[in-house]
Amino acid sequence: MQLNIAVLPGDGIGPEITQTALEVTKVVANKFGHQLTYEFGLVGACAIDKTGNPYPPETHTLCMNSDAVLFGAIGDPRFDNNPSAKVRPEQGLLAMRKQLGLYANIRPVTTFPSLLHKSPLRSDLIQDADLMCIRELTGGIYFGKPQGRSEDGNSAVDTCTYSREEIERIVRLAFQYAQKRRKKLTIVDKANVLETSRLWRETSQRLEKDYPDVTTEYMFVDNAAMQLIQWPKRFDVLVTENMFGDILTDEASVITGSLGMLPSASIGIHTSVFEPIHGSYPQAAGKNIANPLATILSAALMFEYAFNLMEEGALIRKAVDASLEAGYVTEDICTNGQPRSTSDVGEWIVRYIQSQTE
Ligand SMILES: NC(=O)C1=CN([C@@H]2O[C@H](COP(=O)(O)OP(=O)(O)OC[C@H]3O[C@@H](n4cnc5c(N)ncnc54)[C@H](O)[C@@H]3O)[C@@H](O)[C@H]2O)C=CC1
Ligand SMILES: CC(C)CC(=O)C(=O)O
Ligand SMILES: [Mg+2]
Repeated sequence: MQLNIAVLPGDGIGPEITQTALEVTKVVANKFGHQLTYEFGLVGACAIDKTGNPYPPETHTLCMNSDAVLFGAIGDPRFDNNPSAKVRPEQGLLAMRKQLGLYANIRPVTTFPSLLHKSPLRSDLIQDADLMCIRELTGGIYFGKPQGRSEDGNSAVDTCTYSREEIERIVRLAFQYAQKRRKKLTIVDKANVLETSRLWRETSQRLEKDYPDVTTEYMFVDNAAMQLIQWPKRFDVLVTENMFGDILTDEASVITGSLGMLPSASIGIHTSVFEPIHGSYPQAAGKNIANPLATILSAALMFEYAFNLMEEGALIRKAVDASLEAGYVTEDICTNGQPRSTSDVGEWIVRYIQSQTE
């Protein structure tokens, strides 16, 4: 099969983790006889530095012409520490999501037996936790207008907007995921306070009748934040709006043991993007210490979701499991022995994949 991917490393640890995941992608493609072509594009602070635009038109064209996009992370302290900067790396990520129509961000949260001890949560509470967070990705407060400051600079406004169509699209997808899993859907909102959440609840309630095999529950986001770490096994599929999903999934990474472990698939209209859920972790940039597994597992999702190549995805997961069991891991998940570098973990996984016979 011909696999034509765009690689957008971005900023901070982005280049290190994407390069590592790309090496894994290459070895898997090679092993299964696929023709892999890839081309790099600019996004984020590095794109601002080179072009003045965090999501240049050339990058958009590259993504549109690819079958899938492998994305690292964006963000730079130069902008984080300068609230008055008008052009910001995050605008590049948001523009990419909007222009590619990536309305659904699928964030699976699972546990690994060899990492149970890395979570501050009790092992018996998290063992076998397996939930699928579905985050709406192109609406809500990250995109709503008006946004900005008053003339005197002393007040600011952000706007949360959702249409019935946007809600229906993502909630139907979540119902369909629930049908393929344990048939339980938790719809997270703040309908006791927010009008957008009440529209979410009203729209979702109407959809329930189309999915009678799914047990649906509604939960306020503050309660969900608590239950997620108190009793994660109660969740199967969880669907929510953009900002709630952003926050809850960073929290959910505590179940797995590190933010460096959670992958995601952003799917939608024009192409799909595979990206770790974490950011550019600037403190680790250039040090070759960041955990590459969230990005490598995102590459597994790319094989499965974008190319429907399930065996290829499964082999990557098997290799990741093996590296965890061997304790060949980066410092964020290392307890015994020597922490390994980003590239060493990637090379271990590449060798493991090469060593597997069909
Ligand atoms: N999708 C994206 O590109 C995202 C970009 N950002 C941007 O990233 C920059 C840094 O934001 P932060 O809030 O510090 O979030 P972050 O996700 O970059 O890092 C938070 C903490 O998580 C841990 N961590 C994250 N990734 C890791 C990895 N691969 N291996 C090991 N540990 C890891 C580190 O302890 C780190 O201090 C900002 O500019 C922010 O806007 C933040 C989130 C998502
Ligand atoms: C940097 C933000 C725009 C997004 C974010 O935190 C995320 O997608 O996880
Ligand atoms: Mg986030």
